[in-house]
Amino acid sequence: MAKTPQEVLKWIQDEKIKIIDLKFIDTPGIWQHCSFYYDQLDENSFTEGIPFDGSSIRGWKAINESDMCMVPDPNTATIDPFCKEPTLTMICSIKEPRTGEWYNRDPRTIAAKAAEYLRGTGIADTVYFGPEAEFFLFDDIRFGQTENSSYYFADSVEGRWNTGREEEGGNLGYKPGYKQGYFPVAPTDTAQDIRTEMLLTMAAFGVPIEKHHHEVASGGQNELGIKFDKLVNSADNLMIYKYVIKNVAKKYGKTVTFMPKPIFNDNGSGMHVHQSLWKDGQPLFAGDKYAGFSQMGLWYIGGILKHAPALLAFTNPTTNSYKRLVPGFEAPVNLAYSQGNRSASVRIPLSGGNPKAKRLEFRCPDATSNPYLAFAAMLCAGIDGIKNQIDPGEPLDVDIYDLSPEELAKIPSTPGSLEAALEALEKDHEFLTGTGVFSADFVESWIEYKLDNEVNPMRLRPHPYEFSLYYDC
Ligand SMILES: Nc1ncnc2c1ncn2[C@@H]1O[C@H](COP(=O)(O)OP(=O)(O)OP(=O)(O)O)[C@@H](O)[C@H]1O
Ligand SMILES: N[C@@H](CCC(=O)O)C(=O)O
Ligand SMILES: [Mg+2]
Ligand SMILES: [Mg+2]
Repeated sequence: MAKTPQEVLKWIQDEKIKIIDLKFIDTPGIWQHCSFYYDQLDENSFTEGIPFDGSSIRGWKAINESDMCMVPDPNTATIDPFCKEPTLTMICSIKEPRTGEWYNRDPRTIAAKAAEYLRGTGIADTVYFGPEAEFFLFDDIRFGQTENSSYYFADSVEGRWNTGREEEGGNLGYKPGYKQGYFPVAPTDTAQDIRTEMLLTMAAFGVPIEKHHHEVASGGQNELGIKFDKLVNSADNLMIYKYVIKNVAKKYGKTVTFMPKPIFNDNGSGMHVHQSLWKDGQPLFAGDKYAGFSQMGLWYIGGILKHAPALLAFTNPTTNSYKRLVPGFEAPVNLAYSQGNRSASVRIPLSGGNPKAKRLEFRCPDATSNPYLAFAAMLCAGIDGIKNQIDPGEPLDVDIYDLSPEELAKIPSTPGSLEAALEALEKDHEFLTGTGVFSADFVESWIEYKLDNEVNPMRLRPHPYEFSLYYDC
């Protein structure tokens, strides 16, 4: 609900709230926070912000120019349910104190600029995003580094069958079998109460909720459904989603991961993103073309597919992301679109004849992405498609298993690694930087950060599987 700074300050006074927790997102996508005694916040805080040291935030400033200001968004004010002492929390964007400008590497600022850019084009005034982030709920996770190797074990709440780890005490046998069902009822589903608590906590946090269910993987994979929202709001909601899920799980003695492929040979976790454009309250993607889509909607898809290899550097930004994007696990590998084919990276879901539900679903993204950057980048790609009338080609409505190798080879694939996606971004970023939404400095710093901190360190480390392959060679 929209709130003014005065309303928030009155709320703090009326409820005698002593602690204000301000949260903001770093470049890779983790919420950072700082708590203030209530008298540190006044009306100025909502315009000028509160100073902090930006040099320790990943991907931001050098030590010699470290001062930044966090500016709370009063519309996000709510009570943090995970604090013992009643604590009012708000989500912040970041300003440069010297110039008073919004910081060009702040992901929430980039997201706001993308929504503004859309309005400026005159194409539409609103974009809606509906992300579906899947996750694994484990009893236990152990990872670490020995002298010669790195290792991990993950145990699901549903038992240990899929991890191969011997456990004392056996099990009761209620476990979803491998590829044998999606959401069986309890006692096979053991996470009903946890998911319900997660969903209701999210609602109390102000996130519009829809549903929760078990997901396809046999090892404790789950999904909660939140309702679509405007660009920045939807990214805020997604951050609350992850915060609530992790903290409720911890309360139950469980642990959660959003990494896209924690378990070899089972379904990974995606974050499909549903999206639609609107103008003057009217949906712009409903029409009389393929699957009841409009020409504008098809061009938007054309933009997403054309820029997908580069786009994935933001929507699938980790080395683990590319272990999910392989055939056989409902994750997309084909850069194509379709009404029903889940191996296509863009799906047009059935909307029951309701034009307001007409949307596309981009199935590539995963929840290791920074949602502000991922949504902004997808919107820029879609707008580029509309502006340049990019034809998405023919839909992929055939079963790909019926295609000959020659036919299959004609369908472009998702990049095979983070390195390949970053290389694509290096070559194809005009659709981002040409809009003024992403600065060239930011795109460059993103590529450098990902190579230096993720791609190269991964390449240098011996992988556990190499021991099984090569130890006794
Ligand atoms: N017009 C719209 N624009 C954008 N998002 C929308 C629109 N209408 C519905 N949505 C959102 O789309 C998402 C649909 O999620 P849902 O889980 O039903 O999708 P699904 O792809 O069928 O599921 P799954 O991939 O798990 O099979 C929700 O977040 C919903 O609010
Ligand atoms: N888990 C699948 C998606 C399953 C589904 O369609 O819900 C993925 O990696 O995208
Ligand atoms: Mg799903
Ligand atoms: Mg989906």
